Amino acid sequence: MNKTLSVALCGQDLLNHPFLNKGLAFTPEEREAFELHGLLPRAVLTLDQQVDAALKFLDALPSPFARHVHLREVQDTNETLFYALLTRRIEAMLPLVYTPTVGEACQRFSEIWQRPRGLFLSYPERDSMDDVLANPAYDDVRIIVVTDGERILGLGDQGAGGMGIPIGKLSLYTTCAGISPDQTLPIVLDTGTNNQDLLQNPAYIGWRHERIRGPEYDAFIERFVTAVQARWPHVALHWEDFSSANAAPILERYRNRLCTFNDDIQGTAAVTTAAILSAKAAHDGKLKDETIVMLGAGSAGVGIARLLLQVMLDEGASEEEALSRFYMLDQDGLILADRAGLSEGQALFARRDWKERPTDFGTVMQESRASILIGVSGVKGLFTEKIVRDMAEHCERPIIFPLSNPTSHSEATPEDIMAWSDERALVSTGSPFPPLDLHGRTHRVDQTNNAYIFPGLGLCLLATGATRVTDSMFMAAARGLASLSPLRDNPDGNLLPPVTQLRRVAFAVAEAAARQACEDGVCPEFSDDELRDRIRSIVWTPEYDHYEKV
Ligand SMILES: NC(=O)C1=CN([C@@H]2O[C@H](COP(=O)(O)OP(=O)(O)OC[C@H]3O[C@@H](n4cnc5c(N)ncnc54)[C@H](O)[C@@H]3O)[C@@H](O)[C@H]2O)C=CC1
Ligand SMILES: CC(=O)C(=O)O
Ligand SMILES: [Mg+2]
Repeated sequence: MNKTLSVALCGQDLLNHPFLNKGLAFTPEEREAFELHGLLPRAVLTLDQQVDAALKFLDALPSPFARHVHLREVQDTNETLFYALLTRRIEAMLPLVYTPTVGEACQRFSEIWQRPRGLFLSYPERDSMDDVLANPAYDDVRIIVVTDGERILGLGDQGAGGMGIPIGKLSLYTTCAGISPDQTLPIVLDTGTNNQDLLQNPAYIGWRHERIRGPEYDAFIERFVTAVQARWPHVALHWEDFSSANAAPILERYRNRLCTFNDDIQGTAAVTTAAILSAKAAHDGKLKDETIVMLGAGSAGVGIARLLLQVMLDEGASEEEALSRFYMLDQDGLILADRAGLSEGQALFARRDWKERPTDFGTVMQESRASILIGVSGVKGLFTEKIVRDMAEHCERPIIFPLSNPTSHSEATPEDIMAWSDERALVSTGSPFPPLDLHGRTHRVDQTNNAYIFPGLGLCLLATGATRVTDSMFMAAARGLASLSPLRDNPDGNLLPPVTQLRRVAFAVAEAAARQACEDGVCPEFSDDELRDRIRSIVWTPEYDHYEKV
């Protein structure tokens, strides 16, 4: 037993409360005190026994999707059991609650929605937003993940079904960083959808309307942020899976107003930078000597490029030298400075020196002689055999990261990249892939996913009470993660620690980012010991408390 908790609910109300429910683990004394006799079968199980039974049931289910649906049922009925499962079997559970399966869950969210979890704030009901947030059930909320569902992984517009993503992200905050589930709140801003399949689906759970745009959309976002700030002045607000047209502008508008960050832009940048720093450190190289092709110029592409640019500047390169190392492409080819309609981030990386040459990916790869290739296009198969073979011809250890999610949208499989590069490439993907057989040895495929960053960053924000999230906190998080790279001690090691170590990773990221937050003056000054204590004191573990009647 963990500790004793005073509980006011009893009977069915207690069993229907996912954070308090223990199912068959209520003791005989608790069954007596809380009027549970007759509502539960007679057996009393331990949490361990419940975990074993749930694992057996999950194993027997026919598909990852079926397992996802069952896990969500467990989450909605008994959160302690859900997190015990995730914590003890993280490697098996992560692909079920997160990428890739969460992608299918979002696509089929209208089929699987059963119980309320989180908030659907829809545009037509915008006048009641304050009242909805005022519900006392949300008094303890410290961290919010919000999406409008327009760019869910590489799967495009999923409308209100995008809710699967905030739910999944927040379950990682709890599993990896120990943030108590009752301090988390997933939110969908339902501003309509342009997904015709959803609009024509009679069972669609969201607002059946094309997406609102322009001033109406901006005013809705403003209303949301104002309502959030009024309700929880110290909340950490995490933006997820917005379209590139909205993601960066929203971040710029609010980053100096409250404690907020965009995970696709900043979290992705930090994990990718960590993986690349690990590769460079192992070979005593400097990033400023590399040439980087970024395939995809949206939230993730621009975010990653900006942080890598900062690494080069920190290494002593001039801005001009550093920028000359980047080639950024989108679906229309290489981004050139004279192209109309560039975002601020794209304009920074746009090439001025690419005259009268084709701008397609193949030509850019050949002429740039890139040594680092990062895929954040959301499009399957763009890293072709020719692209990889050409790269491996001029580069001893090409760094090739197909980071698009879910698995089915990866720019290439690790197996193909290794075959085409004579097993010389340093490969890392966004979604999980099976291990490789390299030189007769099994080699784990690194998952360069922002899940290595945001849980620790959230822990840092809660522990320090930081009022803002600075770019240098993400750089510190990246360096903190890189310091755990297995490649430091073993030349055949991986770039990143395995997902089984995500809790250790979250603590390291939290400490590094928290130290930087102190340095940046966005939180009070704390000693290293104080920071460690504050971080550790937050952690919630999935164990049953003993209940006594209020
Ligand atoms: N591994 C990770 O942690 C993360 C992975 N991602 C993945 O990265 C992908 C992109 O995410 P965002 O940047 O947020 O999306 P976005 O929509 O902001 O940007 C996508 C970019 O890809 C470009 N693109 C589309 N088709 C292309 C083609 N055929 N060739 C070259 N470029 C093409 C688009 O023009 C756009 O610039 C998604 O699949 C997402 O799942 C995103 C965030 C984190
Ligand atoms: C991992 C993530 O945030 C994405 O694919 O959008
Ligand atoms: Mg995302």
